[in-house]
Amino acid sequence: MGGKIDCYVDCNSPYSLYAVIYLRKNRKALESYGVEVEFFPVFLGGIMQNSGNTPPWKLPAKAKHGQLDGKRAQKYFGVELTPPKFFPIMTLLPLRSMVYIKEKYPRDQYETMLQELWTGYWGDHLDLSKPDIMSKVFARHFKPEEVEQIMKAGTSPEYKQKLSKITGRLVESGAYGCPWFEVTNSKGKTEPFFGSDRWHYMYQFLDLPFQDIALPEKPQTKL
Ligand SMILES: N[C@@H](CCC(=O)N[C@@H](CS)C(=O)NCC(=O)O)C(=O)O
Repeated sequence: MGGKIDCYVDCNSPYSLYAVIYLRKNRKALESYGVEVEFFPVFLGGIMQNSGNTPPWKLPAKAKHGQLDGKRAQKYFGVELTPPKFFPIMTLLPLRSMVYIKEKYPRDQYETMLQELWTGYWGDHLDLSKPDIMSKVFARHFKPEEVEQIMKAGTSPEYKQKLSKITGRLVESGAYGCPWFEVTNSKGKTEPFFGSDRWHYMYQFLDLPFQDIALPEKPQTKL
């Protein structure tokens, strides 16, 4: 056993949040089998454009079904999200800032802030593409001088380049949406997975002794 799950997310994607929630919740169990989990910010707009895909909400049938399926996912993962009127936003600023935070801060602080992007955007309906708003959300978790550094990095050529490198490499490897995963098993083999609903396939690939969804038969009552 052993292995690694690399999970690529963008805060324009609610399903990315479900992946973050799920993997953080199950990390202890995964680590007990030697499976590490790592989250990477990635630019979904760039993935869509460069893979030739289009956002699901642009196709009326997918948009309609997405309303239903989105609600089901929220119920399953225990969150309530409503798309803000200004959805989607340009997520480059929050994502580039998160690349910096990932480098400079402890894992837990980085992952908590990552999750907070959805709270600010989908929960509080804050447009994180706007620097003044984004910095206020960072200010909930970081000291003023840290926020200044984070915002500086988030608009710098260095972090623009870093996010673009992650996105470009992922597209080259075949990504077309978010959440995207690169999973490496104990034999060193890596395979891609798409979606916050593919854990059973990942666990098969990782050779983990997972319990599948169990539907117990309804107990028969004697009259
Ligand atoms: N079935 C997947 C759906 C994930 C999904 O729809 N992701 C969107 C972004 S929120 C996407 O990238 N879609 C690309 C596509 O469906 O081709 C899940 O449950 O996670």
